[in-house]
Amino acid sequence: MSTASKPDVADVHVYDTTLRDGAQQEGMNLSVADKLAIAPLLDELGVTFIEGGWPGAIPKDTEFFARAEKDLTLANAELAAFGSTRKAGGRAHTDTQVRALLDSAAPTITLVAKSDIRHVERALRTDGDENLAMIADTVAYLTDAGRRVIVDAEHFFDGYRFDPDYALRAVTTAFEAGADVVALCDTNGGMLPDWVFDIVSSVRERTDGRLGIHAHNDSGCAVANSMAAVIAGAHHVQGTVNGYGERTGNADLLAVVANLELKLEIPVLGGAGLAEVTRIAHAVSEITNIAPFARQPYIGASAFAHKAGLHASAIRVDPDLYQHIDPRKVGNDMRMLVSDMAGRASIELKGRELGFDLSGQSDLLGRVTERVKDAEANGYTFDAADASFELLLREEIAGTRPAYFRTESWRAIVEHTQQTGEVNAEATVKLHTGDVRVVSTGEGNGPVNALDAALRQSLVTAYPAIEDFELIDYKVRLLDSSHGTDAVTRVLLEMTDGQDSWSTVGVGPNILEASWEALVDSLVYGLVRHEVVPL
Ligand SMILES: CC(=O)SCCNC(=O)CCNC(=O)[C@H](O)C(C)(C)COP(=O)(O)OP(=O)(O)OC[C@H]1O[C@@H](n2cnc3c(N)ncnc32)[C@H](O)[C@@H]1OP(=O)(O)O
Ligand SMILES: CC(=O)C(=O)O
Repeated sequence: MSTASKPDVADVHVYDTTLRDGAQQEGMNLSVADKLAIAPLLDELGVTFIEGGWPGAIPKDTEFFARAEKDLTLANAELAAFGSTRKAGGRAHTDTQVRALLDSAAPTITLVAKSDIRHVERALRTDGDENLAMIADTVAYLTDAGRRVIVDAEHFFDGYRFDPDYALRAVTTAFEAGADVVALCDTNGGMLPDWVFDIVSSVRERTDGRLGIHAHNDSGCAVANSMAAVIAGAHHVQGTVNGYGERTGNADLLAVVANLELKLEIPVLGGAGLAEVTRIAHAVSEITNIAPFARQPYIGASAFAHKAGLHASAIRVDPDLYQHIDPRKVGNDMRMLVSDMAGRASIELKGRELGFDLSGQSDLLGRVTERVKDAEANGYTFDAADASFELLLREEIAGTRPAYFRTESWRAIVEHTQQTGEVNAEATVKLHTGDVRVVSTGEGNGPVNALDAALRQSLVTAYPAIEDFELIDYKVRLLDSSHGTDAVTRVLLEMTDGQDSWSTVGVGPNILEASWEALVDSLVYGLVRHEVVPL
């Protein structure tokens, strides 16, 4: 396989199947409203086709197309309805499922068709000729009705490896009947890039029709296989946002389009384009309610996050030395992570990211680096707790921490009522804001919850900004389980003021002490961020 040269492609369709094949992912359940919210985002990104679902088979998809016809205006993309070729032994014009595809009013209809003779004989339980007749009849009927037809040749690669002649006949039959595109599918997702390249190249020699690629990720190669197919001459790539899909998912369409545009210099997106791809991917994650994958190529939160000190020292000279692209091209950001792997360059760049110019302050940089390494050796983790790092940095710069309050003492107790199984916790906090001594009690369904309530209550009169702060995430980890109850406990908290969020870390011999430290850092950092002056 040669990847060195740019393929001779005048244009490549970008076919999004998030709403159909993506929705086949375990745990995903898209409502009609979800689909109607995702489609405009895909259109804004500038894909060529949006496959909306299978009308006639899935009631929600039938409704989606009915509502899309009335309510959805697309500027860039064309809507595609998915379905299968007619039933064996029937006729397309009397097949109720084919009728539902026409009724969907979608301008493009994508038909899944068998191209692996083993599937024809064992799954369809018919013969090779009848399957070809099903393809020809259904494609011709729908093209005669004025629809653009795309054929998804299911199990094409497996079928071609078993019986190339039959697999090819399925493809040529579809083109002869009027199909605009035949997408070669790696349905079981087990192909490797070389195999895809060789097979697409062979098919390319036998037909002038537009070939496409539809790859699943079972061998971890879906994006690579899609690229290999384009390089071999496919002009149509299918995939899903964030790689959603059945089993291990489909080709991540966002990585595919970024590779096409940025590596092969083939412009494929018609709308807002790559600069908006990170925002749009995250907006889709919000709707699917599936947390974004931090290590997702191009758009993940960690895609341009640098942890190693050696990387940072070179990045300080030129970010391109440790990045394959400028993250701004895909709407993402470079981030520095501070940890025990940091060197002075990492601290300087992290400082710059947080708004502090530390260049030339080598003593300070050295001190902060040492403190970070010591703290991490004792269980702290700053790459997940930017706010705790910023407080440490401010302390080294100013020589002291912002003194919003002085803690005198705190305690928490838990009561478990045997009869009802109820757990109630109560905490008391004694502290000083300026010259005022405050004693507050808080209740909660657990001791940390109660401590949080008591701490806020004791501070809110002096610092009303705290009213808007809310704890949104809480994670606990025992760091050395071999020590049993002496284990060091690490707590990570995430707090928000409704607009931004920040994370802090606390470490202690037990969950309460670790939580207290993280809670205090969270509130102090929030006050610093809101530029509240200590009393
Ligand atoms: C590779 C893919 O991911 S393709 C997309 C797959 N997506 C889905 O299956 C989701 C939607 N599916 C459904 O709602 C249902 O399976 C339906 C409505 C399509 C069919 O339901 P049923 O009629 O109950 O059939 P069932 O699901 O048990 O079996 C599928 C039928 O389609 C036939 N079939 C499978 N592929 C094709 C094809 N390419 N062309 C024509 N018929 C096909 C099978 O032979 C089987 O026929 P049979 O009922 O005569 O045995
Ligand atoms: C059509 C399809 O989804 C597949 O073959 O995987």
